Amino acid sequence: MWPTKKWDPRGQFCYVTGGSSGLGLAVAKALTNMGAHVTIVARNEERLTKALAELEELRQNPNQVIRSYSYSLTDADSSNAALEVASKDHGGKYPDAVFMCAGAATPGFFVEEDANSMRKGMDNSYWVQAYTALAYTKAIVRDRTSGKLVFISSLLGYMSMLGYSTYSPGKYALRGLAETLRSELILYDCTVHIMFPGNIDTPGYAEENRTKPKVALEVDSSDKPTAPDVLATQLIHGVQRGDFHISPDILSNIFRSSTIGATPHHNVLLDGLYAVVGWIGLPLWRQGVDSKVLKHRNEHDEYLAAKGFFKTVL
Ligand SMILES: NC(=O)C1=CN([C@@H]2O[C@H](COP(=O)(O)OP(=O)(O)OC[C@H]3O[C@@H](n4cnc5c(N)ncnc54)[C@H](OP(=O)(O)O)[C@@H]3O)[C@@H](O)[C@H]2O)C=CC1
Ligand SMILES: CCCCCCCCCCCCCCCC(=O)[C@@H](N)CO
Repeated sequence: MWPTKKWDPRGQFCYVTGGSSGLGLAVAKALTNMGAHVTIVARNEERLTKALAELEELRQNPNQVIRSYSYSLTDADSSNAALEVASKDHGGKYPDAVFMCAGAATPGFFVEEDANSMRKGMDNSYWVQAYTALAYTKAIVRDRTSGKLVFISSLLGYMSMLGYSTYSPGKYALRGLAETLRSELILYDCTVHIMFPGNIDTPGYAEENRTKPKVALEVDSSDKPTAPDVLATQLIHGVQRGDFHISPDILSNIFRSSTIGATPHHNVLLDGLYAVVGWIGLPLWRQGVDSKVLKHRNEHDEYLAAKGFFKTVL
């Protein structure tokens, strides 16, 4: 049941959501380079066409099936339809591995959110991956075939801070789903993996920074964005090693080891060391963040007042 030999993407059918941009595009490129059949799914057709052309340039052999499809993955039926269409290119065979890279963050202050933006936040962080996981798991179990589910959470699925009320909850929820599935899918031949990256230098990151509260930007800046192709390689290596939680850098290792619960360890001794670093370092870091937030109180008060947020006393 457990992979005894390192997983080799060559000739494997890999399905990459969010494959038209950022991390997903980097993952799709790396897999194409390794000789996999790659199907990318996202909404915007123009970006998909451009991405597909980039993948074609990396083609290793004429037999590789490289495709793109435009579907919205925040809808369950549409997530299902995308998977079905992609499988038709492979004679009805479902993907050997599903990399769920689609997602988006729209940071802001909680008091400025509303029911709609809260739901949208959950769509773009949780449902955009959970619907695909559901459709895929049902499909491979029905077919009695094996599979791989790869989720993308975030450092913000291990901890959170000001500005992320519409995003962090969904990234935590992905951890909950992955923890359940790691256990439940032992019933079948499906491995489950989830990565927790920090900032990534992507179009999505540039976009989220436009609405990010200033204090969050300030705190964020201590985590220099990583190039997407570096993370794509780490993600694929993590899957090949059979890691359940894929923690690509020292920060994610610290947070992973400090919140380990019943999650399998990587290296028990090293994880213990990371946990000690977290035990000492994290409270200090948090106090630093809290004092930055506190220093921002007056400016924030003025900001809300200028927006007419406060009740006016007559
Ligand atoms: N960048 C960062 O700092 C970090 C990002 N992450 C996570 O990594 C993942 C990738 O992010 P990143 O590469 O930065 O983002 P980008 O915005 O660069 O790319 C996101 C991709 O997902 C697609 N997508 C978004 N929403 C949907 C949807 N509803 N249906 C179908 N496709 C969708 C986009 O295409 P289209 O819009 O055309 O549909 C695009 O292809 C996300 O899950 C993100 O939360 C985690 C940690 C840090
Ligand atoms: C000893 C311990 C020291 C701890 C230092 C911690 C520094 C953390 C900085 C904040 C990182 C935020 C990453 C957000 C990634 C993400 O998901 C968004 N970009 C949304 O896409």
